[in-house]
Amino acid sequence: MPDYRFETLRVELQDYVATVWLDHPPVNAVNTQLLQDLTLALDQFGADPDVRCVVITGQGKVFCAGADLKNRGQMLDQPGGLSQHSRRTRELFHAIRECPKPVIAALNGPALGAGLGIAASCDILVAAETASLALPEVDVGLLGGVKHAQRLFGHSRLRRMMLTGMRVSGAELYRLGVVEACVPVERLLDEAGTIARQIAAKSPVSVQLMIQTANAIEDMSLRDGYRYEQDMTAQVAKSEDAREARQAFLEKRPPVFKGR
Ligand SMILES: C/C=C/C(=O)SCCNC(=O)CCNC(=O)[C@H](O)C(C)(C)COP(=O)(O)OP(=O)(O)OC[C@H]1O[C@@H](n2cnc3c(N)ncnc32)[C@H](O)[C@@H]1OP(=O)(O)O
Repeated sequence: MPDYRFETLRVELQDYVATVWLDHPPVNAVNTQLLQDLTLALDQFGADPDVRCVVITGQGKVFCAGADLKNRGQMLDQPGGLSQHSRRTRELFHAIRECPKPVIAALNGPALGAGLGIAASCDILVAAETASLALPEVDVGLLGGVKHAQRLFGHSRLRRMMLTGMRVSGAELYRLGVVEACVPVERLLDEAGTIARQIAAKSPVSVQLMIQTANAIEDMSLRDGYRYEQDMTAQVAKSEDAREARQAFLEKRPPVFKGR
């Protein structure tokens, strides 16, 4: 099992749930190290049978302040610096989305710009009352986060956020259906942990193929989507977990899933 030690993250693993704190003080801004650490952590969680669900949250009062504005000049001065940084950012978003274990964003505070990108790449979002989402790129002469935000917001709200940098509060995110829950900050990890443990108790094979299917069919036609889903149904039906679930049902006992 990997020891999960990172310069910009803290990781705790308990009951098949890996909780990751973005830990880059003071505001968890996204620099190269954080991009590399989080991408590697997700790759490792994906391969670790002791991890069945991942929760990402922020250390301190901010989930993630987005691009590290303090070292941006230095990065832009290096030849190819911006394209390398953009590629690493895409790789991180991809690693979250393609992680075979479901990833829950537990938004403890503002998630801005690239921080919104991290949140929107996750499978499930829960928010503290102190949370907010925004695209402040227009305040700092940048552009980004639009593709991610399209997954969360309707046309007019998104355009307003993009063009004004408007911050959407945790309560409003709940009202809009962007997050699953909005709770006092001290209850945030309990809320996320409850969902994570519910997922961890299910068949890992079924859960993994379920999110793989949901991701794969997102951009497919109805016909291709049904076909893909039915191919996956055939695959999951052959798993040991499916056999165990059938047996447990007949024996009127809870199933013991092995993830095979
Ligand atoms: C392509 C992708 C683009 C993007 O991601 S664009 C998004 C860029 N991000 C931003 O524009 C966010 C700017 N920051 C803020 O709005 C606020 O800050 C926060 C809401 C995150 C936190 O507010 P508060 O709790 O009042 O803290 P504070 O006094 O404003 O900041 C504390 C320290 O954090 C540094 N900091 C804030 N944001 C960033 C950042 N994005 N990159 C690097 N450092 C940042 C500050 O400078 C300061 O530091 P010091 O104590 O040394 O003065």
